[in-house]
Amino acid sequence: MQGNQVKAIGLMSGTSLDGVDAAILETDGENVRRTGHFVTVPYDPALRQRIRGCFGNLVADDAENDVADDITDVHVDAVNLLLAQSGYQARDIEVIGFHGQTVFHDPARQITRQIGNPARLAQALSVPVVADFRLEDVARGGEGAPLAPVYHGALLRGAQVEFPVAILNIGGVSNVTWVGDDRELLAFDCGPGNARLDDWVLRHTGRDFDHNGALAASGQSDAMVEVEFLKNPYFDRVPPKSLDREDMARSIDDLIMDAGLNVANGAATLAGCTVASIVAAVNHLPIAPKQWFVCGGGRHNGHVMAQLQARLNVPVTSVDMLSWDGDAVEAECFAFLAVRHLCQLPLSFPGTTGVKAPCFGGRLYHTKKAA
Ligand SMILES: Nc1ncnc2c1ncn2[C@@H]1O[C@H](COP(=O)(O)OP(=O)(O)OP(=O)(O)O)[C@@H](O)[C@H]1O
Ligand SMILES: CC(=O)N[C@H]1[C@@H]2OC[C@@H](O2)[C@@H](O)[C@@H]1O[C@H](C)C(=O)O
Repeated sequence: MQGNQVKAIGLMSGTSLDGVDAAILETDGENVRRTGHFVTVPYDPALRQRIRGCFGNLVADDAENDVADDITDVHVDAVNLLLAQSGYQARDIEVIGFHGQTVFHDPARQITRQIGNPARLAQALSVPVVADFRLEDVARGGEGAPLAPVYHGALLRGAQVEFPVAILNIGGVSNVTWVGDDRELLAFDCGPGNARLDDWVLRHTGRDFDHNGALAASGQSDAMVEVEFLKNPYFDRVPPKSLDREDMARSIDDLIMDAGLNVANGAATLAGCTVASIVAAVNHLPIAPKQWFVCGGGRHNGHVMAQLQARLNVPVTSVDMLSWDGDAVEAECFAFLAVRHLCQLPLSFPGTTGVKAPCFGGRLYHTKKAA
């Protein structure tokens, strides 16, 4: 099917646990045409809590299998909503890329776990599903993440930007794709994104996140905590490198607790740590980017965006300035990767995950034909 543009659906449920993003993309695995069709279906708080209960699981148990089925059903709802809104039928869709919910990620032990039930999804929607995107890369010694860089590279083809450029995703974790003059890719997770701030805000205010960064903006970041935070050896590690959502959680919580910060100053400090880890990422880039474009829900945090602009000293804007939809990039990415799987094109590269050679990935789940 190489060379043929097909319609594919991508499904992403990221580390922030906000819910399921679904997007339709037209692609031949190299070139992309965004359709603009995108929906989000939030997880209900009870399911979110049950997913948290699976964090750190090395093997599935009955409780996790139930969670995996329930997660899958939210994905089915997301696809049905997307189809209804777009006017497309399931038969118009060549393939669905299903990321699943990461519950554990430790590439050093060659383990990465995304839970969900791809066979159930394929069956419910009568569309073939590609899943298990990270397993092959990790099995071959790669980081298994980030996988978005090849999609960022495809989106940048023809874009009016100055190279080198950085595409920054801020979700629960933050990750950067650096694209050089010659379109060389270097990518890695910068550090914790908004997950720590989200957890703080939930614990202290009952809200899911710091809307527009208003709470953080009302406080003062504790400079000593930021300095201590940056002593984590992760920041000196040469990329490619990746993180689990819960990496650094305990050490950051301890730093905040020891500093005795109130709610606003704690939020400001956690936002400050997110920004500091992104600024520290520049030390690992071959040449400082001339521009940063930000995607992911974190770009809606005006406080974080303003701090980034102030500290990076080059233009920092939302990817929406490029006419991309910053909320849809990750979901679109998994549509793109599913089609690349069908086209037998690699998903990850030495510069993006540290894998030794360009690596194929994903596994195809067919729909079972009725007898
Ligand atoms: N209006 C807003 N104001 C401030 N922050 C926001 C806003 N909307 C979303 N966010 C932040 O964006 C986060 C979700 O972003 P996103 O959906 O891109 O993350 P994710 O895909 O779940 O995570 P990851 O990219 O790590 O897999 C929320 O947890 C919140 O911190
Ligand atoms: C193991 C895992 O799920 N990693 C996610 C997470 O969320 C952001 C960052 O950490 C990134 O490395 C990755 O997701 C995106 C979609 C990626 O692979 O590019």
